[in-house]
Amino acid sequence: MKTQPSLFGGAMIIAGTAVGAGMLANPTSTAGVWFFGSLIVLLYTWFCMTTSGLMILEANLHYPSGASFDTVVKDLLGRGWNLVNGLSVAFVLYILTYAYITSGGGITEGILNQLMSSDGNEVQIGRTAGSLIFCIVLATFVWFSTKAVDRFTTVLIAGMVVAFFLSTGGLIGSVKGEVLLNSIAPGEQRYLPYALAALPVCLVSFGFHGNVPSLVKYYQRDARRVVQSILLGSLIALLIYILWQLAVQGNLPRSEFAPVIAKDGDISALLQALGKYIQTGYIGEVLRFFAYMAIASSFLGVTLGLFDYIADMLNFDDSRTGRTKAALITFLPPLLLSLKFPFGFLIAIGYAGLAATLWAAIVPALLVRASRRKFKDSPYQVFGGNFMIFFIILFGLLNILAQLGMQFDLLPKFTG
Ligand SMILES: N[C@@H](Cc1ccccc1)C(=O)O
Repeated sequence: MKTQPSLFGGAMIIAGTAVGAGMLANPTSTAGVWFFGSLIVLLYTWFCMTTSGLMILEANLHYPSGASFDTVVKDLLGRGWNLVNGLSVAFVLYILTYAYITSGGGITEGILNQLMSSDGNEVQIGRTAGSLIFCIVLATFVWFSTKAVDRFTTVLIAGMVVAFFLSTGGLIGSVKGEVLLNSIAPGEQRYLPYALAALPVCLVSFGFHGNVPSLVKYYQRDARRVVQSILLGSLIALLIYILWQLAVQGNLPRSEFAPVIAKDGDISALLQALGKYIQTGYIGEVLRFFAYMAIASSFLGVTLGLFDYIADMLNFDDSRTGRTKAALITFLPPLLLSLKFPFGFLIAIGYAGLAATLWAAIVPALLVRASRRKFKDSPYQVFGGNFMIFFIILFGLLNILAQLGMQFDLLPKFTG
Protein backbone atom coordinates (compact mmCIF):
# COMPACT_ATOMS: atom_id res chain seq x y z
CA MET A 1 0.00 0.00 0.00
CA LYS A 2 1.17 3.47 -0.85
CA THR A 3 1.35 5.80 2.13
CA GLN A 4 -0.34 9.22 1.99
CA PRO A 5 1.88 12.28 2.09
CA SER A 6 1.44 14.10 5.40
CA LEU A 7 -1.07 16.91 5.96
CA PHE A 8 1.80 19.15 6.94
CA GLY A 9 3.38 18.85 3.48
CA GLY A 10 0.26 20.02 1.68
CA ALA A 11 -0.31 22.87 4.14
CA MET A 12 3.27 23.93 3.55
CA ILE A 13 2.74 24.02 -0.22
CA ILE A 14 -0.28 26.29 0.32
CA ALA A 15 1.32 28.55 2.95
CA GLY A 16 4.58 28.64 1.02
CA THR A 17 2.83 29.86 -2.10
CA ALA A 18 0.61 32.34 -0.29
CA VAL A 19 3.25 33.97 1.89
CA GLY A 20 5.35 35.91 -0.54
CA ALA A 21 5.68 39.18 -2.31
CA GLY A 22 2.08 40.25 -1.66
CA MET A 23 2.65 40.18 2.06
CA LEU A 24 5.63 42.52 1.87
CA ALA A 25 3.34 45.16 0.35
CA ASN A 26 0.42 44.68 2.81
CA PRO A 27 1.36 47.22 5.52
CA THR A 28 1.84 49.92 2.92
CA SER A 29 -1.29 49.22 0.92
CA THR A 30 -3.36 49.15 4.14
CA ALA A 31 -1.79 52.31 5.59
CA GLY A 32 -4.96 54.18 4.64
CA VAL A 33 -7.34 51.98 6.66
CA TRP A 34 -4.68 51.41 9.31
CA PHE A 35 -4.44 48.54 11.76
CA PHE A 36 -8.02 47.69 12.76
CA GLY A 37 -9.28 48.35 9.27
CA SER A 38 -6.55 46.12 7.89
CA LEU A 39 -7.58 43.29 10.21
CA ILE A 40 -11.08 43.43 8.77
CA VAL A 41 -9.78 43.54 5.19
CA LEU A 42 -7.41 40.63 5.89
CA LEU A 43 -10.11 38.49 7.52
CA TYR A 44 -12.59 39.18 4.73
CA THR A 45 -10.00 38.40 2.05
CA TRP A 46 -8.81 35.28 3.87
CA PHE A 47 -12.36 33.98 4.13
CA CYS A 48 -13.20 34.62 0.49
CA MET A 49 -9.93 33.33 -0.94
CA THR A 50 -9.98 30.16 1.18
CA THR A 51 -13.57 29.50 0.17
CA SER A 52 -12.81 30.04 -3.51
CA GLY A 53 -9.86 27.63 -3.17
CA LEU A 54 -12.28 25.02 -1.78
CA MET A 55 -14.58 25.73 -4.72
CA ILE A 56 -11.80 24.83 -7.16
CA LEU A 57 -11.42 21.57 -5.24
CA GLU A 58 -15.15 20.81 -5.46
CA ALA A 59 -15.19 21.27 -9.22
CA ASN A 60 -11.86 19.53 -9.75
CA LEU A 61 -12.96 16.34 -8.00
CA HIS A 62 -15.42 15.57 -10.80
CA TYR A 63 -12.49 15.04 -13.14
CA PRO A 64 -9.58 12.62 -13.29
CA SER A 65 -6.47 13.34 -11.20
CA GLY A 66 -4.12 15.72 -12.90
CA ALA A 67 -6.94 17.60 -14.65
CA SER A 68 -6.23 21.26 -14.05
CA PHE A 69 -8.04 24.46 -14.96
CA ASP A 70 -7.94 23.94 -18.68
CA THR A 71 -9.85 20.66 -18.59
CA VAL A 72 -12.31 21.64 -15.88
CA VAL A 73 -13.21 25.14 -17.09
CA LYS A 74 -13.62 24.04 -20.70
CA ASP A 75 -16.02 21.31 -19.71
CA LEU A 76 -18.05 23.32 -17.19
CA LEU A 77 -18.08 26.85 -18.56
CA GLY A 78 -17.29 26.44 -22.25
CA ARG A 79 -14.58 27.60 -24.59
CA GLY A 80 -15.07 31.34 -24.14
CA TRP A 81 -14.57 31.30 -20.38
CA ASN A 82 -11.77 28.82 -20.77
CA LEU A 83 -9.89 31.19 -23.01
CA VAL A 84 -10.35 34.14 -20.61
CA ASN A 85 -9.48 31.98 -17.65
CA GLY A 86 -6.47 30.37 -19.29
CA LEU A 87 -5.06 33.72 -20.31
CA SER A 88 -5.49 35.17 -16.82
CA VAL A 89 -3.99 32.09 -15.12
CA ALA A 90 -1.02 32.06 -17.42
CA PHE A 91 -0.62 35.81 -17.08
CA VAL A 92 -0.60 35.78 -13.27
CA LEU A 93 1.67 32.76 -12.91
CA TYR A 94 4.10 33.97 -15.54
CA ILE A 95 4.25 37.56 -14.31
CA LEU A 96 4.73 36.42 -10.72
CA THR A 97 7.51 34.07 -11.82
CA TYR A 98 9.09 37.03 -13.56
CA ALA A 99 8.67 39.20 -10.44
CA TYR A 100 10.20 36.52 -8.21
CA ILE A 101 13.19 36.04 -10.53
CA THR A 102 13.91 39.78 -10.60
CA SER A 103 13.71 40.23 -6.83
CA GLY A 104 15.16 36.82 -5.91
CA GLY A 105 17.92 37.35 -8.47
CA GLY A 106 18.75 40.72 -6.96
CA ILE A 107 19.05 39.29 -3.46
CA THR A 108 21.05 36.29 -4.74
CA GLU A 109 23.46 38.67 -6.41
CA GLY A 110 23.85 40.71 -3.22
CA ILE A 111 24.46 37.66 -1.04
CA LEU A 112 26.96 36.05 -3.42
CA ASN A 113 28.86 39.31 -3.85
CA GLN A 114 29.07 39.63 -0.08
CA LEU A 115 30.17 35.99 0.39
CA MET A 116 32.84 36.01 -2.31
CA SER A 117 34.30 39.43 -1.61
CA SER A 118 37.13 39.88 0.83
CA ASP A 119 39.17 42.94 1.87
CA GLY A 120 40.68 44.54 -1.20
CA ASN A 121 39.07 42.00 -3.50
CA GLU A 122 35.57 42.99 -4.42
CA VAL A 123 33.60 40.48 -6.48
CA GLN A 124 30.62 41.58 -8.59
CA ILE A 125 28.81 38.69 -10.22
CA GLY A 126 26.15 40.94 -11.73
CA ARG A 127 22.38 40.84 -11.85
CA THR A 128 22.19 38.44 -14.79
CA ALA A 129 24.25 35.80 -12.98
CA GLY A 130 22.16 36.30 -9.83
CA SER A 131 18.90 35.77 -11.72
CA LEU A 132 20.23 32.75 -13.61
CA ILE A 133 21.46 31.03 -10.46
CA PHE A 134 18.27 31.76 -8.51
CA CYS A 135 16.05 30.49 -11.31
CA ILE A 136 18.02 27.41 -12.35
CA VAL A 137 18.54 26.08 -8.82
CA LEU A 138 14.87 26.37 -7.91
CA ALA A 139 13.62 25.20 -11.31
CA THR A 140 15.55 21.97 -10.87
CA PHE A 141 13.39 21.07 -7.87
CA VAL A 142 10.18 21.64 -9.83
CA TRP A 143 11.45 19.60 -12.77
CA PHE A 144 12.42 16.78 -10.41
CA SER A 145 9.10 16.20 -8.60
CA THR A 146 6.27 17.61 -6.48
CA LYS A 147 7.72 15.76 -3.53
CA ALA A 148 11.07 17.53 -3.96
CA VAL A 149 9.25 20.88 -3.98
CA ASP A 150 7.35 19.90 -0.84
CA ARG A 151 10.56 18.94 0.97
CA PHE A 152 12.48 22.01 -0.05
CA THR A 153 9.55 24.36 0.62
CA THR A 154 9.31 22.93 4.12
CA VAL A 155 12.98 23.80 4.71
CA LEU A 156 12.47 27.30 3.31
CA ILE A 157 9.42 27.90 5.44
CA ALA A 158 11.22 26.73 8.55
CA GLY A 159 13.96 29.28 7.78
CA MET A 160 11.34 31.88 7.05
CA VAL A 161 9.48 31.29 10.30
CA VAL A 162 12.68 31.60 12.33
CA ALA A 163 13.70 34.79 10.50
CA PHE A 164 10.17 36.13 10.81
CA PHE A 165 9.99 35.70 14.54
CA LEU A 166 13.53 36.98 15.09
CA SER A 167 12.81 40.16 13.18
CA THR A 168 9.19 40.83 14.03
CA GLY A 169 9.72 39.59 17.60
CA GLY A 170 11.94 42.60 18.16
CA LEU A 171 9.45 44.84 16.43
CA ILE A 172 6.42 43.48 18.28
CA GLY A 173 8.18 44.04 21.60
CA SER A 174 8.29 47.74 20.84
CA VAL A 175 4.72 48.15 19.57
CA LYS A 176 3.20 51.34 20.94
CA GLY A 177 -0.49 51.62 21.63
CA GLU A 178 -0.82 55.19 20.44
CA VAL A 179 0.87 54.31 17.13
CA LEU A 180 -1.31 51.24 16.62
CA LEU A 181 -4.47 53.19 17.41
CA ASN A 182 -3.19 56.28 15.63
CA SER A 183 -4.57 58.24 18.59
CA ILE A 184 -2.25 61.24 18.80
CA ALA A 185 -1.47 61.44 15.12
CA PRO A 186 -1.35 64.57 13.07
CA GLY A 187 -2.61 64.59 9.51
CA GLU A 188 -5.36 62.64 7.76
CA GLN A 189 -7.96 61.26 10.19
CA ARG A 190 -10.29 59.40 7.85
CA TYR A 191 -9.96 55.63 7.32
CA LEU A 192 -13.02 54.30 5.56
CA PRO A 193 -12.40 55.93 2.16
CA TYR A 194 -9.25 53.82 1.82
CA ALA A 195 -10.82 50.43 2.55
CA LEU A 196 -11.47 49.49 -1.07
CA ALA A 197 -7.94 50.35 -2.17
CA ALA A 198 -6.52 47.88 0.37
CA LEU A 199 -8.31 44.87 -1.13
CA PRO A 200 -6.30 43.92 -4.25
CA VAL A 201 -2.84 43.59 -2.65
CA CYS A 202 -4.39 41.48 0.11
CA LEU A 203 -5.99 39.34 -2.60
CA VAL A 204 -2.58 38.71 -4.17
CA SER A 205 -1.15 37.84 -0.78
CA PHE A 206 -3.77 35.11 -0.29
CA GLY A 207 -3.29 33.63 -3.74
CA PHE A 208 -2.43 29.92 -3.87
CA HIS A 209 -5.14 28.70 -6.23
CA GLY A 210 -2.89 27.33 -8.95
CA ASN A 211 -1.89 24.61 -6.50
CA VAL A 212 -5.28 23.11 -5.78
CA PRO A 213 -5.27 20.71 -8.77
CA SER A 214 -1.70 19.72 -7.87
CA LEU A 215 -2.83 18.90 -4.32
CA VAL A 216 -5.70 16.74 -5.57
CA LYS A 217 -3.15 14.67 -7.44
CA TYR A 218 -0.69 14.75 -4.55
CA TYR A 219 -3.24 13.39 -2.05
CA GLN A 220 -4.69 10.95 -4.59
CA ARG A 221 -8.16 12.60 -4.53
CA ASP A 222 -8.55 12.43 -0.77
CA ALA A 223 -10.85 15.49 -0.45
CA ARG A 224 -10.63 15.69 3.33
CA ARG A 225 -6.86 15.94 3.21
CA VAL A 226 -6.94 18.65 0.57
CA VAL A 227 -9.54 20.66 2.53
CA GLN A 228 -7.49 20.37 5.69
CA SER A 229 -4.29 21.45 4.03
CA ILE A 230 -5.99 24.44 2.34
CA LEU A 231 -7.48 25.52 5.71
CA LEU A 232 -4.29 25.00 7.66
CA GLY A 233 -2.06 26.58 5.02
CA SER A 234 -4.22 29.68 4.60
CA LEU A 235 -4.60 30.07 8.38
CA ILE A 236 -0.83 30.03 8.78
CA ALA A 237 -0.65 32.77 6.16
CA LEU A 238 -3.34 34.80 7.95
CA LEU A 239 -1.52 34.53 11.27
CA ILE A 240 1.76 35.64 9.73
CA TYR A 241 0.08 38.63 8.03
CA ILE A 242 -1.58 39.79 11.25
CA LEU A 243 1.70 39.65 13.18
CA TRP A 244 3.41 41.48 10.33
CA GLN A 245 0.76 44.23 10.40
CA LEU A 246 1.21 44.52 14.16
CA ALA A 247 5.00 44.72 13.84
CA VAL A 248 4.98 47.41 11.19
CA GLN A 249 1.90 49.46 11.99
CA GLY A 250 2.61 49.35 15.72
CA ASN A 251 6.00 51.01 15.24
CA LEU A 252 5.85 53.21 12.18
CA PRO A 253 3.22 55.94 12.67
CA ARG A 254 0.58 56.23 9.98
CA SER A 255 1.59 59.78 9.18
CA GLU A 256 5.15 58.57 8.42
CA PHE A 257 4.22 56.27 5.55
CA ALA A 258 4.60 59.00 2.94
CA PRO A 259 8.17 58.15 1.80
CA VAL A 260 7.35 54.43 1.63
CA ILE A 261 4.22 55.05 -0.42
CA ALA A 262 6.19 57.37 -2.69
CA LYS A 263 8.46 54.43 -3.49
CA ASP A 264 5.59 52.01 -4.20
CA GLY A 265 5.99 50.17 -0.93
CA ASP A 266 9.60 49.24 -1.56
CA ILE A 267 10.78 47.03 1.31
CA SER A 268 14.06 48.87 1.85
CA ALA A 269 12.19 52.19 1.97
CA LEU A 270 9.95 50.63 4.60
CA LEU A 271 12.94 49.51 6.67
CA GLN A 272 14.50 52.92 6.34
CA ALA A 273 11.36 54.64 7.59
CA LEU A 274 11.08 52.13 10.45
CA GLY A 275 14.72 52.77 11.32
CA LYS A 276 13.86 56.18 12.75
CA TYR A 277 11.65 54.54 15.37
CA ILE A 278 13.56 51.43 16.39
CA GLN A 279 17.00 49.89 16.16
CA THR A 280 16.92 48.04 12.85
CA GLY A 281 20.58 47.10 12.33
CA TYR A 282 20.28 43.34 12.70
CA ILE A 283 16.52 43.38 12.22
CA GLY A 284 17.11 44.77 8.74
CA GLU A 285 19.44 41.88 7.86
CA VAL A 286 17.06 39.25 9.20
CA LEU A 287 14.13 40.83 7.41
CA ARG A 288 16.05 40.67 4.13
CA PHE A 289 16.68 36.98 4.74
CA PHE A 290 13.00 36.52 5.51
CA ALA A 291 12.01 38.26 2.26
CA TYR A 292 14.37 35.96 0.35
CA MET A 293 12.86 32.79 1.81
CA ALA A 294 9.36 34.12 1.18
CA ILE A 295 10.14 34.85 -2.45
CA ALA A 296 11.85 31.49 -3.00
CA SER A 297 9.00 29.48 -1.48
CA SER A 298 6.42 31.41 -3.52
CA PHE A 299 8.50 30.82 -6.62
CA LEU A 300 8.35 27.07 -5.99
CA GLY A 301 4.62 27.07 -5.31
CA VAL A 302 3.70 29.26 -8.26
CA THR A 303 5.89 27.50 -10.80
CA LEU A 304 4.68 24.09 -9.62
CA GLY A 305 1.14 25.23 -10.43
CA LEU A 306 2.25 26.61 -13.79
CA PHE A 307 4.18 23.44 -14.59
CA ASP A 308 1.21 21.13 -13.93
CA TYR A 309 -1.08 23.47 -15.84
CA ILE A 310 1.16 23.42 -18.90
CA ALA A 311 1.67 19.67 -18.72
CA ASP A 312 -2.11 19.14 -18.62
CA MET A 313 -2.90 21.60 -21.40
CA LEU A 314 -0.24 20.36 -23.81
CA ASN A 315 -0.64 16.71 -22.82
CA PHE A 316 2.95 16.19 -21.70
CA ASP A 317 3.42 12.91 -19.85
CA ASP A 318 5.30 12.37 -16.59
CA SER A 319 8.41 10.97 -18.31
CA ARG A 320 11.75 12.73 -18.24
CA THR A 321 11.24 14.19 -21.73
CA GLY A 322 7.70 15.30 -20.90
CA ARG A 323 8.84 17.04 -17.72
CA THR A 324 11.77 18.67 -19.47
CA LYS A 325 9.49 20.11 -22.16
CA ALA A 326 7.07 21.42 -19.52
CA ALA A 327 9.97 22.91 -17.55
CA LEU A 328 11.33 24.79 -20.56
CA ILE A 329 7.92 26.32 -21.32
CA THR A 330 7.46 27.20 -17.64
CA PHE A 331 10.78 28.85 -16.91
CA LEU A 332 12.31 30.13 -20.10
CA PRO A 333 9.93 33.01 -20.98
CA PRO A 334 9.96 34.70 -17.52
CA LEU A 335 13.70 34.12 -17.20
CA LEU A 336 14.42 35.82 -20.51
CA LEU A 337 12.07 38.67 -19.62
CA SER A 338 13.77 39.20 -16.28
CA LEU A 339 17.19 39.33 -17.91
CA LYS A 340 15.91 42.00 -20.27
CA PHE A 341 13.91 44.00 -17.67
CA PRO A 342 15.43 43.35 -14.24
CA PHE A 343 13.47 46.05 -12.35
CA GLY A 344 9.75 45.58 -12.68
CA PHE A 345 8.79 43.86 -9.46
CA LEU A 346 6.10 46.15 -8.07
CA ILE A 347 4.44 46.91 -11.39
CA ALA A 348 4.20 43.18 -11.98
CA ILE A 349 2.51 42.56 -8.60
CA GLY A 350 -0.05 45.25 -9.39
CA TYR A 351 -1.08 43.64 -12.66
CA ALA A 352 -1.12 40.23 -11.03
CA GLY A 353 -3.88 41.43 -8.67
CA LEU A 354 -6.33 42.33 -11.39
CA ALA A 355 -5.88 39.12 -13.36
CA ALA A 356 -5.91 36.97 -10.20
CA THR A 357 -9.36 38.29 -9.23
CA LEU A 358 -10.74 36.62 -12.30
CA TRP A 359 -9.46 33.08 -11.90
CA ALA A 360 -8.97 32.92 -8.14
CA ALA A 361 -12.35 34.36 -7.14
CA ILE A 362 -14.91 34.75 -9.92
CA VAL A 363 -14.23 31.63 -12.00
CA PRO A 364 -14.17 29.23 -9.00
CA ALA A 365 -17.63 30.48 -7.96
CA LEU A 366 -18.94 30.01 -11.51
CA LEU A 367 -17.38 26.55 -11.70
CA VAL A 368 -19.19 25.38 -8.59
CA ARG A 369 -22.48 26.76 -9.87
CA ALA A 370 -22.06 24.89 -13.16
CA SER A 371 -20.80 21.66 -11.60
CA ARG A 372 -23.74 21.45 -9.16
CA ARG A 373 -26.07 21.66 -12.15
CA LYS A 374 -24.20 19.12 -14.19
CA PHE A 375 -23.37 16.49 -11.55
CA LYS A 376 -25.99 15.36 -9.08
CA ASP A 377 -23.58 13.71 -6.64
CA SER A 378 -20.45 15.34 -5.34
CA PRO A 379 -17.68 13.69 -3.33
CA TYR A 380 -17.25 17.07 -1.66
CA GLN A 381 -19.34 20.25 -1.46
CA VAL A 382 -18.36 23.69 -0.19
CA PHE A 383 -20.54 25.08 2.63
CA GLY A 384 -22.97 27.96 2.16
CA GLY A 385 -24.92 26.89 -0.92
CA ASN A 386 -25.88 29.48 -3.53
CA PHE A 387 -25.37 32.33 -1.12
CA MET A 388 -21.67 31.57 -0.97
CA ILE A 389 -21.40 31.62 -4.76
CA PHE A 390 -22.93 35.08 -4.74
CA PHE A 391 -20.74 36.20 -1.84
CA ILE A 392 -17.53 35.22 -3.62
CA ILE A 393 -18.56 36.84 -6.90
CA LEU A 394 -19.31 40.03 -4.98
CA PHE A 395 -15.83 39.88 -3.48
CA GLY A 396 -14.35 39.56 -6.96
CA LEU A 397 -16.39 42.47 -8.30
CA LEU A 398 -15.32 44.69 -5.38
CA ASN A 399 -11.70 43.90 -6.18
CA ILE A 400 -12.12 44.70 -9.85
CA LEU A 401 -13.86 47.94 -8.90
CA ALA A 402 -10.98 48.82 -6.59
CA GLN A 403 -8.37 48.07 -9.25
CA LEU A 404 -10.12 50.08 -11.93
CA GLY A 405 -10.81 52.89 -9.46
CA MET A 406 -7.10 53.11 -8.69
CA GLN A 407 -6.04 52.86 -12.33
CA PHE A 408 -8.27 55.76 -13.28
CA ASP A 409 -7.69 57.80 -10.10
CA LEU A 410 -11.31 57.57 -9.03
CA LEU A 411 -10.53 56.35 -5.50
CA PRO A 412 -9.13 58.58 -2.77
CA LYS A 413 -5.43 57.84 -2.44
CA PHE A 414 -3.75 57.77 0.95
CA THR A 415 -0.34 59.41 0.64
CA GLY A 416 0.66 59.60 4.30
N1 LIG B 1 0.42 34.84 -2.80
C1 LIG B 1 1.54 35.02 -3.66
C2 LIG B 1 1.13 35.37 -5.07
C3 LIG B 1 0.16 34.43 -5.75
C4 LIG B 1 -1.02 34.91 -6.31
C5 LIG B 1 -1.90 34.06 -6.97
C6 LIG B 1 -1.59 32.72 -7.08
C7 LIG B 1 -0.41 32.24 -6.56
C8 LIG B 1 0.45 33.10 -5.90
C9 LIG B 1 2.45 36.13 -3.10
O1 LIG B 1 2.02 36.92 -2.30
O2 LIG B 1 3.59 36.22 -3.46
